[in-house]
Amino acid sequence: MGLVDGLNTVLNACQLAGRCPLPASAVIVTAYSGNQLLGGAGMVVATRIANASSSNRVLLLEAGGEPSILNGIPSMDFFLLNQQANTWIYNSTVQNKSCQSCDGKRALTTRGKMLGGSTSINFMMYVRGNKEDFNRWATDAGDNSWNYENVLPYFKKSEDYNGAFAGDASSSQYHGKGGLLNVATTDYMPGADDFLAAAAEKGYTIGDYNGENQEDGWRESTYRAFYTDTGKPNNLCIKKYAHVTKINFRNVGGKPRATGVTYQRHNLTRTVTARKEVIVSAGTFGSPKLLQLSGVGPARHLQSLKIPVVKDLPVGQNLNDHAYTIVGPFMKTPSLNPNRDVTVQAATQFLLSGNGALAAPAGLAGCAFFTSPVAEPAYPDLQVVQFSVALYPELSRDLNRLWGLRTDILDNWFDPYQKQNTDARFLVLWAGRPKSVGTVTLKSTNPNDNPNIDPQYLVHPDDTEALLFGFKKIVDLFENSNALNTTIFPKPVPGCENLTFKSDDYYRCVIKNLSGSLYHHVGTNALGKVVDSKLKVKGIDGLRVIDASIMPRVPNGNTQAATIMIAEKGSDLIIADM
Ligand SMILES: Cc1cc2nc3c(=O)[nH]c(=O)nc-3n(C[C@H](O)[C@H](O)[C@H](O)COP(=O)(O)OP(=O)(O)OC[C@H]3O[C@@H](n4cnc5c(N)ncnc54)[C@H](O)[C@@H]3O)c2cc1C
Repeated sequence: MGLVDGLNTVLNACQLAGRCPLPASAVIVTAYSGNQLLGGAGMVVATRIANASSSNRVLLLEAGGEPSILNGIPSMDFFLLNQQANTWIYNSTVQNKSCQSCDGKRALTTRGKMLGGSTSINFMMYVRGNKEDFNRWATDAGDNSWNYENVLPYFKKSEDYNGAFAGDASSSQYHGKGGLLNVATTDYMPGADDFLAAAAEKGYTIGDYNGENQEDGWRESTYRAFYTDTGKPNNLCIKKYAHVTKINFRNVGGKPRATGVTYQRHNLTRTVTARKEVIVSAGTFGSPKLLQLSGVGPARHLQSLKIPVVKDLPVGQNLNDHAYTIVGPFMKTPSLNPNRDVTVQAATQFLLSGNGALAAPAGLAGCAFFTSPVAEPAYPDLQVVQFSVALYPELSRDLNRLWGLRTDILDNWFDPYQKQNTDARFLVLWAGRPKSVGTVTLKSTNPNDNPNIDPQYLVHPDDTEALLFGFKKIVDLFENSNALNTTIFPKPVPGCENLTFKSDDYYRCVIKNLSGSLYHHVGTNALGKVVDSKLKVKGIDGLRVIDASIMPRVPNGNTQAATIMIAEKGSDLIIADM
């Protein structure tokens, strides 16, 4: 176990479970009690409802604990993934068209298990998605309140924009000021300048796709932005280490109504009643799993596990995610080498000014969008991020932790450059509007079992073709621009050596081997299919889902901004009903 692993485990073990300031009975007898299963979205909803009126009583139940101080340091994201202490470590089912260089050909699909959910461990990129994504959501929901024009105020509501374009005349049209979430650029983006210069040479437009990267200092998870930094409302009770295992229902006038939940905490099983409604914000895997365990899901699947069916709904279907591939590496300076750049001086700079190498999510430097010929409708369907990370001796191990890529394959591929600490840039390219769709189903009725996650990455052939198009664009950008002027890594990817280097088939082979999850899972309780446009579970009273699982399709952008928007809109819907 490395130093960071060890420290994180100790810090997590040292947390006190904490007592709720309110006895549980107070939660259920007041005018409003929502049982909030909390995460990235849940923290937003809980604090918004609690702050709306002091007579509201909100109980949050979270399976994990609090983020440790290490989670607050942006550059630690790369090293803190997949730790038992505060992550749900999931593996997908075996994939046939992707992930061939992953352990067991399975995609690693980590989620955060702590207050703030995955926003406490993610890479902090703030990218909303294309306006057409939301216009299509409105069609899916059958309700124009979800179109871009109508969701933009909710993006702006939570935002305190201090990004690169804050001085622009049009900034206030698209960005919020004074919201709880600080959105800003970092001063540490190795190689961003020449990446953008090369893009300009090639005639790409350079501008604000909404504002990138967050925070000039510590991580701003939803836990920090909406709760600890803004006063902790005393009508919001948080129970950590509370693993919810079931939503309870009773029949009211022939219709099921959610009455509360059952949860396990410190080996005890407890039930709590919600006077008004139950709000599920357990994320794209946790929410469908809990609904299915409670009898809400595809009837045939539930019956196969002998779970009494409360409501037959396509819960767990429509899993969307961004499948990534790796383009490069291109051996070029500057880049981040943790062995060289994460120093005592860097730590001092971070502590004194909130800047420097520790303030930046590991090596992320520049982001771009492309439209491939298979995009339907024709607007950007590819996103790429420059990941400026050197080939340092432990890189294979760290990429294994990040994506489950096999260390033996990476060691072989990077040899001998990895031993020589060679500066390098990787480009992480993903299918931003994938056509492949997967599922989340129960493995068993045991709430402690992980669900079956089958993302079906790249099963639709257009997804590979879109990635191939982007792959060639990036190689051209690096090889044929004055600003970058660097050829792709000379060694073929192991497993693709028999194909003509840099041919289309060679690139398709790379995509099939070096691919997996970008951790942007959404869609398992889709708007219009499982929840209505007010986020109420169809055919059930007193039950809403408010998290990334309600997105009917993944936007062409990173998903936390859209999740927080959903949480802001969902909070208003609840408050309007109170
Ligand atoms: C490694 C990683 C990197 C990412 N990078 C970015 C990025 O750079 N930019 C970006 O925009 N997005 C990024 N994302 C995605 C983003 O973090 C998610 O879209 C967002 O956090 C989703 O929020 P959520 O509320 O739906 O779920 P989560 O944030 O996953 O929260 C779910 C919460 O529910 C809790 N929970 C689950 N089941 C139960 C249960 N039964 N009982 C009690 N509690 C339960 C979990 O412990 C967790 O706290 C990343 C995600 C990961 C994992």
